[in-house]
Amino acid sequence: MKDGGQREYGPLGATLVIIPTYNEAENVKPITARVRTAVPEAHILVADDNSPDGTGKLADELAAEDDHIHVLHRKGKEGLGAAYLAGFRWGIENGYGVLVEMDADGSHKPEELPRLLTALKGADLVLGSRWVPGGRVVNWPKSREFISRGGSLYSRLMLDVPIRDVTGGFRAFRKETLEGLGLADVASQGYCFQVDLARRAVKAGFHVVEVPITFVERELGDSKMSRDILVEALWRVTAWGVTERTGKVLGRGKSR
Ligand SMILES: Nc1nc2c(ncn2[C@@H]2O[C@H](COP(=O)(O)OP(=O)(O)O[C@H]3O[C@H](CO)[C@@H](O)[C@H](O)[C@@H]3O)[C@@H](O)[C@H]2O)c(=O)[nH]1
Repeated sequence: MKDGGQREYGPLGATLVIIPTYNEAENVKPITARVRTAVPEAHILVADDNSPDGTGKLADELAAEDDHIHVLHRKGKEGLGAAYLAGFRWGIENGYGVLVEMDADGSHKPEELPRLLTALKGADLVLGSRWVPGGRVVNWPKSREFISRGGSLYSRLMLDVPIRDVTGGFRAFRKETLEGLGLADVASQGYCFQVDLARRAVKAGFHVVEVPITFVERELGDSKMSRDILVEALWRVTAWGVTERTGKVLGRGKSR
């Protein structure tokens, strides 16, 4: 749908909640259990990058006991973006109509999933948002809040996307929306993958809705945020902005 929400939306198809994991052994069981309780009809795909801590094996054990849980084993750590792209492909090939992005560490509350899915009945893409009225973060260090708010603001200004939380990773897509984003072209690997998909959705004219969420800092395991992820985000967002303004492609087309 590309007319700002003026048309009737088709019914939502079956839901797949994609959870990318890298070293989330302490989190994979509780998060899948919470998703199963919050949205019992949904299926879950754990997209694991061969985590050294055995997350993939634990996910296999959960899948063996529950036919709503699936595991995609990937050969090694290739970043959040690559894991989601593989998860989307798997979901679309297996007939799901709604594809959800969600972190493994409890930062995104599965109990808020029904609100995202309800909003998707009248939208092409729903973003869980920390930075719209009603949204908030709990226990996040000020430094992370500064980086996240700053990253969203910089992306919004550079790319002219009217989204408050453009880096967030709690999202629900209609299958048709993903199919309209040109995913074969996506090269972003780290968290800027989220910016990339949001800007593509806006540019393609999809109806994007932000729903307030409470983002809770993880209690177990470690964030994978790194200097490389920040540098990639800064570089790509800047390159996309320059391309939009001048038509010039920086870095021999690597910014895409
Ligand atoms: N398969 C796979 N999973 C990964 C990788 N890197 C991170 N993940 C998984 O992706 C999720 C998010 O990673 P975190 O490291 O927990 O992210 P965060 O620091 O809490 O960052 C949050 O804020 C970012 C900035 O707003 C968001 O962009 C991000 O999605 C997330 O919500 C977790 O489930 C983590 O295991 C990877 O290379 N491969």
